[in-house]
Amino acid sequence: MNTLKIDKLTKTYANGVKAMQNISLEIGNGIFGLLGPNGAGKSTLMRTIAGLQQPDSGQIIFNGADVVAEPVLIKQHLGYLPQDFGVYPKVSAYDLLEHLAVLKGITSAKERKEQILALLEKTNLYAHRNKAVSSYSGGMRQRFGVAQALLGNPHIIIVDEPTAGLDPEERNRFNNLLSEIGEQVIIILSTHLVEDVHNLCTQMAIINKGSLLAYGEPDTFINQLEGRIWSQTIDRADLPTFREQYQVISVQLHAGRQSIHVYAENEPGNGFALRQPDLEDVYFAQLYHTK
Ligand SMILES: Nc1ncnc2c1ncn2[C@@H]1O[C@H](COP(=O)(O)OP(=O)(O)OP(=O)(O)O)[C@@H](O)[C@H]1O
Repeated sequence: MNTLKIDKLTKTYANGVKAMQNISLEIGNGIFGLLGPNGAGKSTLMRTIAGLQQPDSGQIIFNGADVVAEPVLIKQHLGYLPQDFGVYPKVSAYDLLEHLAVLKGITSAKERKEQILALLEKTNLYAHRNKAVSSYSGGMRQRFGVAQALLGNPHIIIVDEPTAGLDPEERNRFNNLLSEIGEQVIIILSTHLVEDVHNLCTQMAIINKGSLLAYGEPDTFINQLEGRIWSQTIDRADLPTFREQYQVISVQLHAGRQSIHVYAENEPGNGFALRQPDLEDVYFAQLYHTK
């Protein structure tokens, strides 16, 4: 079992933005979901874990080793799939993996070949191994991203919004791949997609404005909202009035009309019906429900 212990991390950028404020988490094997709106601080946290930037204060202990003091101790065991993988050169997937494997320090040519072929198989790219990565579809590029992240058999894998821009079938395929890998290692998945977190993650955290709002099991959060989420469909013009009277946590379009979800510990009356909470309600309640 791998363990990652994050203790009281803080980071304020030179422009005054507080991107991490006292973040503490404990993460074990499995897929850990990191949810938060744009600018919440997800990428800052992940880059810090990956040893690509230093926090102002706080500790990161990976399998007992202090990786803020010595980032190399996590880099050896880390696979990273950044939000934007950057340039896709006109070289074949096989050759690019070979190049990256050398950079990762896999010195034996035989071992490189075995790993690369196994990873191409695993990510379903074997048949396309001799095609240029630049000619790949979005889904294939993301799976290539996973293949390169898995080089060197990492114990911790960080993936930053991996399914952005993928169609539903590609996203499904990608998620299945992550879920298969997640049994043996720590995967930290940053995403805007609440549904992906519900489908994939055993543990999750919600962060906003650099602060940790909640952290635990998705189903536990959902159970805590049982009996407290109410909904109804309203006319658009009435929304401001509802916002004044209730703790509106989300507004969604439903068949062209607006469906609102409100948080209330007692039955609000006025046409509201109790609804079975889902993880999206958890997310919005954490972000917008004033406790
Ligand atoms: N190098 C930097 N210098 C100054 N401010 C920064 C820097 N990097 C990020 N920020 C700011 O810090 C905050 C957190 O950014 P971060 O990229 O960590 O958020 P995020 O949750 O990953 O957002 P997104 O989902 O948009 O990638 C934002 O307000 C961002 O503008």
